[in-house]
Amino acid sequence: MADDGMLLNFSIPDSGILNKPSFKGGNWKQRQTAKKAAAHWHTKATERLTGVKAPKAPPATVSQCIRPKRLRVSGGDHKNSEDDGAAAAFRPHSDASVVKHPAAKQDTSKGGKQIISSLFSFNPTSITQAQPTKATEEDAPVEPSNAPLTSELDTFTSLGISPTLATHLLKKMELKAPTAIQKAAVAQLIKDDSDAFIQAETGSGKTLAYLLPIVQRLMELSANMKKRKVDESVSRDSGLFAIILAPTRELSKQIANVLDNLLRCAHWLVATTVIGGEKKKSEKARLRKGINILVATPGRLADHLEHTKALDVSNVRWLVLDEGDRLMELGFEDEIQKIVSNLNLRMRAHKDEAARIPGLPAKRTTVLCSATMKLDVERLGEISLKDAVHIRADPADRMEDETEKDQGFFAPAQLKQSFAVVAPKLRLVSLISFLKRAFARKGSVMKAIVFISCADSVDFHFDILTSNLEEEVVSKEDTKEEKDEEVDGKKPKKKPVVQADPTKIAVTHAESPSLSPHTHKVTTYRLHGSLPQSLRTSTLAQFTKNNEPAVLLATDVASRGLDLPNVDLVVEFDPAFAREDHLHRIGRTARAGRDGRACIFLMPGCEEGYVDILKSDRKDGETGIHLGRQDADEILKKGLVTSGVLKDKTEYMEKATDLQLAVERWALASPARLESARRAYQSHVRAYATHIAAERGYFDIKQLHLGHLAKAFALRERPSGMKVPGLRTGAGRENKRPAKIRGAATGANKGAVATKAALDDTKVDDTEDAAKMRKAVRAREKFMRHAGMADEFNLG
Ligand SMILES: Nc1ncnc2c1ncn2[C@@H]1O[C@H](COP(=O)(O)OP(=O)(O)OP(=O)(O)O)[C@@H](O)[C@H]1O
Repeated sequence: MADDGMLLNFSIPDSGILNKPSFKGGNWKQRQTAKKAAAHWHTKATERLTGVKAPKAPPATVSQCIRPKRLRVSGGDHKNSEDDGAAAAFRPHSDASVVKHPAAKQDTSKGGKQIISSLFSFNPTSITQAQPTKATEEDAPVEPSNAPLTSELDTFTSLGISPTLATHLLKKMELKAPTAIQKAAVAQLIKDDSDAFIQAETGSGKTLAYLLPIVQRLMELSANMKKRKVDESVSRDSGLFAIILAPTRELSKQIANVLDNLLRCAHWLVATTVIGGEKKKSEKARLRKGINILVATPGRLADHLEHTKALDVSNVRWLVLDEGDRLMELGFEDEIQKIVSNLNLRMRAHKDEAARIPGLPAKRTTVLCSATMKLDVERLGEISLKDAVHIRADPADRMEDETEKDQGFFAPAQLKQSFAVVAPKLRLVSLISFLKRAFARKGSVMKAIVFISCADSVDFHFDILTSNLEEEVVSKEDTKEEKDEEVDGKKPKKKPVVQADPTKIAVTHAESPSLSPHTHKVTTYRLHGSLPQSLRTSTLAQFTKNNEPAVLLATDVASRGLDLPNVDLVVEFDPAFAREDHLHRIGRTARAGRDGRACIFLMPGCEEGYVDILKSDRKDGETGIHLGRQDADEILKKGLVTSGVLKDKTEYMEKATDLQLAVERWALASPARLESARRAYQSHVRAYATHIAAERGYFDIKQLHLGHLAKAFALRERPSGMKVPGLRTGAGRENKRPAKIRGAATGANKGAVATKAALDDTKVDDTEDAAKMRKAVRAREKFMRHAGMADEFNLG
């Protein structure tokens, strides 16, 4: 971010950067002519440098130039000073109210102009009509699609799980019955050594679907050894039998936790993780002590296979590739290829030795888990699987053709989805209102996740939500009062100190005054890939442990596989870059048969077409049953008019405007805050350009109203004044990528070019070659996008 951040701050002083020469010698007339010529040259040169045309006549005030009706804002107050300002400002769809703010002086010197426009004027109107939702549709009970099975016949023991393990599942892990995917996978993997491809929706219990058969088989192995008295039983020295690969450290840790819980009933089996983030020396020491099951990230495992002699993989009989599509997207193909070849080689070399463990299968079973069955997963299958059995929750589900393959991933049936149509200017106030409303009653929503496209934007929204915006306003007014009091000879009261800088990165959670009602407090958390690993881990742990209402602002780092308990609501404040990511995000709620709600914010216009994607989320094709719609006005009324009764029609507009002004004042309070808002805005715009080509029709950057959007980042400048440079993938991230990705990151610039080329591709002739080129550019762009995003994930 550093490079672009500097560009953002780049400003030309009013006086210009070119020194005017002094003129000596010649007669008066000659000196005047020379001065005029130099002045002309100076103006032109400054225009070229700044890109701003010099005004012909002395400039009128901004207000004179733009609109007759305006609201004058002074200091922390926003009282109108001309005509019926308040009414004009809050009048819906009236002329824009534009003023020159006193603070604009300071900023104009930096090359930008400050504009305070009304929130409710010139907003784009929705292109679709709100359909009234029938109460019956809303309340109609829906059979959960990922819940544990309810038939008495469907028990863990009926699948071949031993009574010891089944009792442990029931008594210690409170799991009574298997889910549909567990039923299918456990039955298959216990009886058969064929490779398998497990595909099931989010929150359906895939982790236990592959862990249970492995633990069961190892417990059987141990029992067999005891019976035959070959050895006492399986112990940590007996060998490494299973490896589970996951794309990120967070996921690996989560899998390791579930495994640890399972192994409490088979304490002689030992599991560990090698996922990086700690010294390799300590990982080596653990491997040397001996282990039976290993959870690893591919990079770290490949490294140990090469350099750690103590890691003997000749007995590995189960290899699981979890989140297969993500493993491929993050570019782990080479590592996985290496790992598979290494396992094959060592297994063949030590075939006879393995015979000393009776009951150890002759061949290795490889299990690939993925939500989708796309081309890259097929490729992973080619690398790792042989004659694999396809395991799905519902055996009746068949994927007939290519098109269906892409569509074979659905949201849980019980998940209630809605969309909010919100104009760009209203986005920030609408988000705050939406969350305020969600947390208004204790217990209605305990935990929510808000997905935001990039790390900078997460930081900015975290600061806004954890600031006391009301205090911000009060303290400014108080400063004035304090001065008055001093003049009267009275001692000023002690006022609360307002923090004027963005929150330190080490702070990842804080109370949210603007979301907390009087009855209880709401805590806001943040999570993104630019946070150090230890902080990410502790933040997730704290969010998980918190039994009070809490909201997590996160990038897609929290979208895959994470199992955070009691998440009732997912808000996609920025839509996902691809449908799959959207399904993973909303899948953080409505897990294992529980209820859940998800809402996506869309802007009026082409984004509304995304509703078609939301409709395709349902497997049964019963579109629209749970697809509620809300408009910004409704969100603001419900969230901001807490009495529930509107005094007049514009009351909510007044409150929204107050809120917006408070947020803008917050940003103006310090250069660091303003910088953070600008950075967030800039990264957001860049991230917007990285939607996959197939969905770019819905998220067309050319349709994005940059000026209106700036308001949602508390900015009063026009974007042109901010000098937003060219698009770049992987926006908002510091250049702290792992070495493997750093190479690719050089290509992130190429990715930017690719993105730009792809955006401009409407200009390309529609010949076959042009089509091929576009395809190649998009494929590369996709890769680079993921490379740029790689630091969102902690790669081992
Ligand atoms: N048989 C079961 N009964 C009740 N709850 C279960 C059962 N199996 C798993 N769960 C719970 O369901 C939740 C989701 O499990 P898991 O994380 O394995 O889902 P997943 O299918 O891997 O989801 P994702 O695709 O999002 O990664 C976990 O909290 C887990 O404890």
